[in-house]
Amino acid sequence: MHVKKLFTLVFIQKENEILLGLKKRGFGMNKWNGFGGKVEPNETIIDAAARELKEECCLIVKPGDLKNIAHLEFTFEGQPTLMDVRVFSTKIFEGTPKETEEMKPKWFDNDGVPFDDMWLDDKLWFPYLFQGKPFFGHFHYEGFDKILNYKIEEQVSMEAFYANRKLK
Ligand SMILES: Nc1nc2c([nH]c(=O)n2[C@H]2C[C@H](O)[C@@H](COP(=O)(O)OP(=O)(O)OP(=O)(O)O)O2)c(=O)[nH]1
Repeated sequence: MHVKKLFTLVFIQKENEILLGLKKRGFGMNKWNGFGGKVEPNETIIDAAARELKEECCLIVKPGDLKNIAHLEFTFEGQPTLMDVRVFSTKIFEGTPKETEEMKPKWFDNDGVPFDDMWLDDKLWFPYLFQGKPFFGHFHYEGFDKILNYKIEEQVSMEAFYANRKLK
């Protein structure tokens, strides 16, 4: 049995660009990533996503403008934790990205994403993100630098994915 922990991950996009942040501390330090973190007790997932985005790069989004585009799961060999990551994207935001204690934001062209300085799995699923295809991904790591096995499954919609999951 795994112990599930819930996280958010938000990608801010323009027509051909994506905003990433260089994580300055903690888990995933020195990697470029979207913005997100743990969901607090008594907080909805989507409110947590908007809160973390604001805390990490000072951009404001209306929770209703965040589109759930993926569900990621991460497990680690020999560890009981299952990281359950709800992924959102939007092109609608207010403000200018600002560096914070946690993240240094930067816009990248879609064809210039720095995969060598990101989590290993990201290069496997960013094509779905860029093509706007909803998906589920599970990645089983040994340590943080080796993927032992994984699956990525395109979904008809995330609503259908969660409805189907509840039935199981
Ligand atoms: N792109 C990508 N993101 C990942 C992977 N694994 C993983 O945890 N993440 C994301 C999910 C979360 O947004 C973030 C981890 O959350 P965090 O530890 O920064 O959470 P937090 O801000 O609440 O933590 P804290 O430092 O405040 O305690 O990293 C991965 O393999 N690829």
